[in-house]
Amino acid sequence: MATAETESERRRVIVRNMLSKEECEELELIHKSCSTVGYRPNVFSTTLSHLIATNSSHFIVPFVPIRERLKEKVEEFFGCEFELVIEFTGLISWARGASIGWHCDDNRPYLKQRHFTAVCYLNSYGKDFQGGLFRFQDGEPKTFAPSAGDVAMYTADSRNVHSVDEVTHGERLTLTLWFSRDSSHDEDAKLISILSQKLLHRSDKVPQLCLPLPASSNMYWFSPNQASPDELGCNICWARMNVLGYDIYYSQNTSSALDCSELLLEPLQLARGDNLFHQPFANILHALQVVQFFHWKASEFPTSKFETEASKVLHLSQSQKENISNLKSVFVKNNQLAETVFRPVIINEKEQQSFSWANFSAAVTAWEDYIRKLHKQLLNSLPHWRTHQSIFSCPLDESLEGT
Ligand SMILES: O=C(O)CCC(=O)C(=O)O
Ligand SMILES: [Fe+2]
Repeated sequence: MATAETESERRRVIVRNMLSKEECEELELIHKSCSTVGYRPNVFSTTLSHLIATNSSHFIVPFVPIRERLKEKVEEFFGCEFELVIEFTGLISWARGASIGWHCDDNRPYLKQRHFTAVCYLNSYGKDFQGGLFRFQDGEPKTFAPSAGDVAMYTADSRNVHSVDEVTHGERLTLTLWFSRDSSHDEDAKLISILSQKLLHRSDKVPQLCLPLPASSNMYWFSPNQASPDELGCNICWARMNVLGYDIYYSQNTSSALDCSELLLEPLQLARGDNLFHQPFANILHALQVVQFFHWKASEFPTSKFETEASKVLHLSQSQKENISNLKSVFVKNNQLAETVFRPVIINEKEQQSFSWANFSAAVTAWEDYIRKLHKQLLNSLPHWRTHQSIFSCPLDESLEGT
C-alpha cells in the first residue's frame, strides 16, 4: 500500500506562478544590464557580489523579498524550518547552444554544502525561447516546460538527477538559489561584509546617483564557443544595445590613444538612425541600464506627439557615422551572432516604430528616480542587515520616507 511521503522523503516540487510578472521583468532588467559571460559556454550570469563590485549594489533590493519567500517555501516543503541559509543567488541566462547533461547539484566535493535548489523561471518556453526543457531522470514530473513565474525546488542530491535540453532559440532566463544547512556557507554574511566596506566608508551623506562601473572588458566578451578565436565574438553590452536599435558614439578620438577595453569606461552618446541623442552617459553600463529600463517601461511612456526639442537630438554627420561603424566592427565582430544570441524573440514592433527621443529622454529621468529609490532602500536596510547578519525586507524608516 502506498503511504504518503514524509517531509524528509520529499524530493521535489514545482510551484506555478510563484513570482509575479513584475518581479520577473525587474530581474530581467537587472540581468540584461549587468550580466557577464558565465561559467559555461553560451551562458551569462549576474551574481549579487558582482552587482556590488560594479557599483550597482542597490539592485540587490528587488531580490530580497523573493529570496525570503523562496527560503520559507523550501523550509516548509522539506520540513527544515529555520535551518537553512542561502548559499548562492544568481541570475543565469542560457543562449542558443547552452545545455547541461545529467547531473545533481552537489556532484562535486566542493559543492557538498548545497542541500536544496530553487530555480525560478523568469521567462517562458515557446514564447521567449525554444528548447531548454528541464528533465528529471526518474520520478515525476519527468519533463517540465518552464513558464515565467514558475519555481522548481528539489534536493540537491542524487535523488534529483536532472538535465536541461539545448536552447535552440532565444535566451532562457532563471534565478537560481542554493540552500545549505551549514551556516558557514551563508551568502548573506559575505554580502553584508562587502556591502559594508563599499557603502559605509563613503563620505557623502546625501547619496549621489549611483552610476554603474564596468568590470574588466573580458568579462563582457562573448565568443560562441570558448575555443573559437576572439575575432568572432562581441561585447555583450554593445550587442544588447545594437539589437534594440541603438548605436554607440564616442566623441573623443578613438583611433589611437585609447585601448579599446578602456573605452568601456569612457563617456558615450547613443544614436539611432540619423540621430544622435545629446545627453552623454558616463560609460557603457550606464547607457545599457537606461536602454534596458526604457525597453522594460516603454509602454508606460505615452507616445509623444511632440518632437524632442531640436537641441536634444543632433543630426549625425558622415564622419560620426563612420566613427560609429568603425568601433562597432571592433566590439561586435559578428553582427549575425549578436542578433541570433541577443535579439529578444518578442520585440514590440510598435514600440520600435513609435520610438521617440522625447520618450527616451523621459525614461532617463524615470531611471534616475528608480535608482535613487532602490539606493535609499538599500541604505535604510543595511544597518538592520548588519545587526542581524541577515538580508531581509525592512520597512522604510519614516524619517527617510518622501526624501
Ligand atoms: O535552469 C535550470 O532549469 C536548471 C539549471 C541547472 O540544472 C543547474 O544550474 O544546475
Ligand atoms: Fe542542476
